Amino acid sequence: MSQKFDVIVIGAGPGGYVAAIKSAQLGLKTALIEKYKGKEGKTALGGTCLNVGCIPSKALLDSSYKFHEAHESFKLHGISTGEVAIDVPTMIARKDQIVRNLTGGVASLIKANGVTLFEGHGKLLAGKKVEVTAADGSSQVLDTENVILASGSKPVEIPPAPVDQDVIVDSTGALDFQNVPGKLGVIGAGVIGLELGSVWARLGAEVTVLEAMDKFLPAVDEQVAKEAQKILTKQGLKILLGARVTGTEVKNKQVTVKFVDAEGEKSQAFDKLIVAVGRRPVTTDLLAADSGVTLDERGFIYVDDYCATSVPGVYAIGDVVRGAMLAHKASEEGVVVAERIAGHKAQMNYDLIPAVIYTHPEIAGVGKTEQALKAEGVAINVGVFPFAASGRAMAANDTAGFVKVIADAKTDRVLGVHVIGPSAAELVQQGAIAMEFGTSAEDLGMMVFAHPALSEALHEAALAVSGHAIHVANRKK
Ligand SMILES: NC(=O)c1ccc[n+]([C@@H]2O[C@H](COP(=O)([O-])OP(=O)(O)OC[C@H]3O[C@@H](n4cnc5c(N)ncnc54)[C@H](O)[C@@H]3O)[C@@H](O)[C@H]2O)c1
Repeated sequence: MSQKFDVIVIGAGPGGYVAAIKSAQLGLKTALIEKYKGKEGKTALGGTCLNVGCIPSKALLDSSYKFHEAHESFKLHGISTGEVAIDVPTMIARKDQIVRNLTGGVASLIKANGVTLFEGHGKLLAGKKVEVTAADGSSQVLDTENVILASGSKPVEIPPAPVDQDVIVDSTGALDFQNVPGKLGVIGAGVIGLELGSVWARLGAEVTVLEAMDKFLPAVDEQVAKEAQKILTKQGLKILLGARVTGTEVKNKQVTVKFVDAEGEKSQAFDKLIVAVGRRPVTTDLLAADSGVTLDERGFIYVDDYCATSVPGVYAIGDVVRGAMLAHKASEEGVVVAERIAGHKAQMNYDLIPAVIYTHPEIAGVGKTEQALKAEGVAINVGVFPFAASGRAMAANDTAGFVKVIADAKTDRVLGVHVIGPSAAELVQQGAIAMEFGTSAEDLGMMVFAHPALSEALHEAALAVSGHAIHVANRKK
């Protein structure tokens, strides 16, 4: 006899596992289906984010930054060391241990919340039935009232640079290099290209980033993107814009990359090449032909503003649907859908999803950029405060970048907070919290911020919106 659930979630990434936990907390009989096997060959929960994305990349970013600091900045503090060296396999093993701890933690949470885990491939059949096929090929069909599809995304592959996970790698392969490549090529100056390029550049690789577009980080506030390009270039990343890769040739563990830029055809040889040109939704063998769920023209599962698909009782969340491919967006969609299934009137605010690039300094933003607001014809006031004027940043020897607050010129309501600098992710979140409550720049300016703290830069940028910053000369209006 088939089992019957209230909710079945397909995919245990930050969208799916959160949706499953929330559903169970709301008293719904919940199942979670996952097929991914970790390095030890066992089912690993947490999806791309925990296994081969957000978390392992941050582990390597932190290790490589410590190496960089020991190498470059310790002497400034009067600290002398012997020769500083990096043991890459140890760094990778530490990263793997963090992944094991976190994926194991998710498994414990799933169990503690009474969610039934099915290990295998989930597929939506007609009539809201779900088929689970285990690794040994055996399958069963489960009955449910509701289904949440959370199958995630995978790296885009491009014909001129086929990934072999040896010389030409994707974002997963780039987390497992066993030594520092002498020359590293990166295709794509997006989030992944810049984060992974930074890791290996800090450890000594000569990194060249080939970006097809003429503009650097077009989705980021232009002033921030300009500063980021300047800082990252100074750090040694060679960023070639308007460079379209046309072919690659792998020979003797080296790859020659052919590309075209404004000057014509060129080629460059690398020891490793990372392909980071975006991600695409995973829907392979997810939907039976008669499931009733439809895809949009870009291959994402079609959903409405509340993540409902075209089939009543079937929802989809995270990277497999429209919107930013961000773990925190997926998780919140998971919570909202679980709440709606339980009969609550939940919704989420898609206008205030923070985005962060974990380079050093971090690049982060929430709300609208200056260029987007100008394009919409919205009159704005802008306040900027540089970390070079922050005592806390100076003490930490971390003064690159600034905080930027954008407010509506008529109402003073804050419409965007953009930061490049130390702890940008945390500072932008402070902006997001205030914006969620409809803050004005004046409101932020009237609050007391601890001194000395990096968040004073947010305070001062908010004051600068009306020309009243204290610790920097205000622009004449
Ligand atoms: N910190 C984070 O939040 C984080 C970290 C990693 C990934 N992600 C998400 O994962 C997704 C994928 O990241 P990503 O960096 O791969 O994609 P991306 O879309 O951020 O950047 C890809 C870049 O590759 C360029 N490109 C595409 N084809 C090219 C070609 N043939 N030659 C040269 N350049 C080319 C694009 O113009 C673009 O700038 C994104 O949606 C991102 O938001 C987020």
